[in-house]
Amino acid sequence: MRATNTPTPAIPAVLNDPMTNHGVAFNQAEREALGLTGRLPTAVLTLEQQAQRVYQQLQEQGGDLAKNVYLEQLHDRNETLYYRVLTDHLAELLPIVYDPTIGDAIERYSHEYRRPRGIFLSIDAPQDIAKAFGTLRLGPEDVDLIVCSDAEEILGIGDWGVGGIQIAVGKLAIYTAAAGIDPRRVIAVCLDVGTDNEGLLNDPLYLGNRHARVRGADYDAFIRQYLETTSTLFPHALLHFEDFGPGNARRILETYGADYRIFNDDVQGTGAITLAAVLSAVRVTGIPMREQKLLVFGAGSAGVGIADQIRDAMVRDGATREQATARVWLVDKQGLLTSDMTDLREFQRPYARDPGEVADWSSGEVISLLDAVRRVAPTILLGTSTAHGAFAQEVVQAVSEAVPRPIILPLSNPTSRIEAMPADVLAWSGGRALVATGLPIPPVEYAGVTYQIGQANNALVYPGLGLGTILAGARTVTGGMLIAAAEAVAGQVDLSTPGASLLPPVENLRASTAITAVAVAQAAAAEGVAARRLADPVQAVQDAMWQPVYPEDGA
Ligand SMILES: NC(=O)C1=CN([C@@H]2O[C@H](COP(=O)(O)OP(=O)(O)OC[C@H]3O[C@@H](n4cnc5c(N)ncnc54)[C@H](O)[C@@H]3O)[C@@H](O)[C@H]2O)C=CC1
Ligand SMILES: CC(=O)C(=O)O
Ligand SMILES: [Mg+2]
Repeated sequence: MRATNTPTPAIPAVLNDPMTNHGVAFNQAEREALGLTGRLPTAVLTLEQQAQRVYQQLQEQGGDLAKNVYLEQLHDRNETLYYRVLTDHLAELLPIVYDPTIGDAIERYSHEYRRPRGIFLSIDAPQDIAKAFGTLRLGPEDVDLIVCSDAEEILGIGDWGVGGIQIAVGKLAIYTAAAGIDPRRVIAVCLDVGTDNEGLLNDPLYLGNRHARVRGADYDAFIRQYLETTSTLFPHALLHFEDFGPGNARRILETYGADYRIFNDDVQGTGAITLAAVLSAVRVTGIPMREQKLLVFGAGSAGVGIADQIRDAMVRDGATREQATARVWLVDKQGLLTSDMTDLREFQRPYARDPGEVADWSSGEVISLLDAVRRVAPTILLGTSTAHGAFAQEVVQAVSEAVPRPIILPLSNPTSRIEAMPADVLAWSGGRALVATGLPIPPVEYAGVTYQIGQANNALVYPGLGLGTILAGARTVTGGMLIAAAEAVAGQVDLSTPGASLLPPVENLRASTAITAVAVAQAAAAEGVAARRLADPVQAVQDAMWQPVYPEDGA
């Protein structure tokens, strides 16, 4: 029964809206105007003082997941304060709000759940897509960016169903902290198509659709409807796709990439940041790009996305497309991929080897990573397999025996999936390997040299790519824009000291992102896809960056 006449000390609406809430930073006049008289402790603090308190409270949390949950609660309470703290401590907090802690938050989503953030679209109610976006009351000019995930392949931890909303939330937080994308103009979306994760299906607290993943025609129709609806409602929005499974990520991009402003981060963003690391490393090795030999271990969305961009870079350096393609080898669960295999994915086919060419390569049942390394002698060994420890000592030693300065990139996330730790790679290669990882890793000391480990995580490139695309009003994200982003990142690296990082430090992410955004906007104009030509792109990027400050009028 509903109680009547109960005095409900309801929280005033302005304190409940994270975009308008300034908490105890509301001054007396604002408190008066907003009907908050007597509803806040008497003192008025500055944003800096609030940020200091938050940072103190954060240090008191017991562990990284607790810090993530604490920060998400702040995110839901006061968005300006959240971004202030995140921006001020970006290098320290990136691993908390994003990779790798975000993986734990996603696994724990239904249990740690406090309140919803984003839009949840169910494959069982495709007719509600427009209605769900309608609840936001945003017009066609109001949205710059939508990040969606169907959560089939979250980082390297697999299918996490509805918890995948948090990867969209985390990616957006970095867009704002690094590129100043206005948090009022973005939407996180969960495409809840079910899950094949039986642990979730049998968890009474699971918050998503309690059935297996829907595939085939119904899935495809749902994606098509999502694209049609979002691009009709928000015609200027960049549609970012994150952590789809290998059967869908690439297929969606290829089917719709020419007609919609789609960006697949795992394919294109990862390709661009890894190309940036390789461009830096090539400056150290002295072996021209066109002569590199790339061995990919884990030929999924990320691995082949990277292979494509490195192949294209070889072509730009003078190789024919055929020559460049022949300098790439893919190893997956079946061993080295050969063209006679019946279970190849379409996007793997261009790189599958002729079985005659490799007939005597196998030392066992399949051509293993080690077999392939011994025969190919790759100059670049890339790990995007989710197979922890796969770059074992004998693999790293075999690469290092054949090549003076091998480029070794164990990129799988989170930490529990990484193919090798940089300290081991450096020790096993006698300090000769040029290493970057997908995760933040502290510097490694080896034989008197301090090695800074570059973070080849797409977070170092997608914020700038997104900002440049949005500012230019680019119709699509082109190959030229991806190359421009990679070159802009690589161009910021100083390799003059031994052990220097292959990528810019995360501490400089905001400045680095601005440089990338300028290059991308210019590339969009040069490629003929920009709706806007920016007279002064450097200033335009600075002007576009949202800052975490309270408006002076208190609005
Ligand atoms: N550093 C970065 O920015 C990024 C890193 N990644 C990481 O790359 C990894 C793969 O991600 P996606 O490509 O999106 O996944 P995916 O599922 O598309 O690809 C993974 C591939 O690895 C293969 N694989 C799995 N176990 C293997 C094993 N034991 N031996 C050989 N191959 C094996 C799978 O068959 C599949 O082809 C994940 O750990 C992810 O976190 C992904 C995107 C960005
Ligand atoms: C970084 C990222 O996008 C991934 O690991 O999937
Ligand atoms: Mg991803």
